[in-house]
Amino acid sequence: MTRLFNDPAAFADEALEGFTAAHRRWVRPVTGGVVRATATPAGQVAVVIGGGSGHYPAFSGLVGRGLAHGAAVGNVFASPSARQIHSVATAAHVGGGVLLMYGNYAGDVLHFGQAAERLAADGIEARTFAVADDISSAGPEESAKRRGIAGDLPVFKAAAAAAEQGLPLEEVLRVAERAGARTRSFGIAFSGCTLPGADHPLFTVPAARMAVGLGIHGEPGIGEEALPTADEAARLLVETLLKELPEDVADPAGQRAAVILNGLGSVKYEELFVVYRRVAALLGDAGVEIVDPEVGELVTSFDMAGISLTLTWLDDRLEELWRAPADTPAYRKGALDAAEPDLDRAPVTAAAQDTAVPAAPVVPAASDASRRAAGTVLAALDAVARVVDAHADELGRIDAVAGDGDHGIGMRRGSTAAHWAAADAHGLGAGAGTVLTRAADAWADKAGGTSGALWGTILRSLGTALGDREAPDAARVAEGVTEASAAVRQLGGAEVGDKTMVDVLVPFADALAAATGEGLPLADAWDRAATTATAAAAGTADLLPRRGRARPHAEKSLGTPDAGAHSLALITRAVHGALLDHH
Ligand SMILES: Nc1ncnc2c1ncn2[C@@H]1O[C@H](COP(=O)(O)OP(=O)(O)O)[C@@H](O)[C@H]1O
Ligand SMILES: O=C(COP(=O)(O)O)[C@@H](O)CO
Repeated sequence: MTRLFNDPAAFADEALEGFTAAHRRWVRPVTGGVVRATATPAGQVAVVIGGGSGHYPAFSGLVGRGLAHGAAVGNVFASPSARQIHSVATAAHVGGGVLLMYGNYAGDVLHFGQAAERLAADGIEARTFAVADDISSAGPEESAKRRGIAGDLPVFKAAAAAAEQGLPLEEVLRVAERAGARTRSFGIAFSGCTLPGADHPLFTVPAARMAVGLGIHGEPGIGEEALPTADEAARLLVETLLKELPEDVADPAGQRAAVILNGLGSVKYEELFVVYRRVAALLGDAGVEIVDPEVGELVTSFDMAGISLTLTWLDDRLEELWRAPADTPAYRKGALDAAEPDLDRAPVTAAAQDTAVPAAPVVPAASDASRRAAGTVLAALDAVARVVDAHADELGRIDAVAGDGDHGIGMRRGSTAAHWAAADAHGLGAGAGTVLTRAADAWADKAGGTSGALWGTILRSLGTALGDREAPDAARVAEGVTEASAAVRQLGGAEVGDKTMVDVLVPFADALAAATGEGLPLADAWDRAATTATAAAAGTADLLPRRGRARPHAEKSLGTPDAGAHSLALITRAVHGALLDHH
């Protein structure tokens, strides 16, 4: 149970505020997260990590000398937005380029990728690396789809130590790739976490049972077994990891490995030590030499009861980097010289601040017809925010079946911010296109997560199609929806049948184009397409997910529609109401 919070929606921000107040020696706050409070030599590659809140010490607790130069901090279990990441990276950059590092989750991949593009557009060289160490989340033949869990730490650390040695960006990236390829994790869980404000855990495990193959967002395990003794748990973890050695490790005997026994939140240190005692013995029996083991909480999931074991198979170079000193709020190792405070730099660079300022107080010129259409757009976005708010709990429940239960929270945050931004732009006399693009930026920025990136793209595509000049007719709106559908498929890589919102967006766009092609007025055409969308969303219950958070728990999701598909269908129906009212 998460007991101490004020407004659950403010939990992540308030936790970050307290964290920075408590750790000023190491970090200073910037828009979107934190950067080192200590000076970094000019020209050093900046390693910027990040992810959702709810995993402390990942990610803000790992910022400091020898480890990350900055961390972008998202909301609870949601990736930070591209704007947040861009802001933190801009503040952390000291001329050597930026390596963005995160766990391999759809939302993180989308937002960090977009942030890298924005950094490149600013003339800052940026590369990305997603840690994918959790062997339970996909088979070896699909290892690129694996999630990142406690293996984040050794991979971040290897890259950051290489950056600290003054290596150029491409070489730091190669170190990250090598460490990632040699890092594997596997975990077990006894209960899920309870998010701030929620009254029940994201999943439960029957008494005397354990979930095998945990995720760090309350994803249930991929299997269930009888509750083990500590020694049996150690054996399961070690034997499972020894069965999946990296390609270039033929035999564990004679190898050296960095070992992390990680507690997810409510398994305490002495329990971990009881397990570690056996882990160490079993690895020793297998001929593995353990190097600088870590036993403790390094990537958590609120009060989740679970543990995971991570092995990084070391070569001489990786061992040197693993042993290198580090000084961060949550992870310290070896000895470093006295730190120089970062006195030369403004608290937040001007460029970083720019990314965070609210929408500009001026809007591009628009025709009267487009401004009138903007009124309809605003009413539609109001309807979107209302329907999402009314269904937020239901969306969370659907998402919790096989995902992380945050779909309602993220959609509520995004749609509310979009409505406010649209109202601001409309008040300034913006045309329909600008109202939509401002709403798009606000949605992506405030929601983060997969759906934040995708809804930002949907609204941006529509805004571009509608523009600020013409009165958008039914055909133009249908074209905009078709372009939004193409953009979402391009960004997320999902196709029809993967059990995502694409299963609704594509038939909705097709039905709208067909109905407007027949000459139906917009509201009638939209009505017909919304009916198609509702049926398509219901149909996703029969599909097995092939993308996103739900994929490793495919069977569990059979019989339940996809959360993002369902929310999209609800939205299309609500927008129809607004179109009728503004007819
Ligand atoms: N690659 C993808 N392309 C399109 N939609 C996706 C993709 N991955 C996930 N989704 C959609 O995103 C929804 C989840 O959104 P959200 O709750 O923000 O996810 P997360 O918590 O995983 O970031 C899913 O229900 C699905 O509809
Ligand atoms: O949850 C996280 C990001 O993943 P999403 O795909 O946005 O849900 C984060 O906690 C892990 O970095």
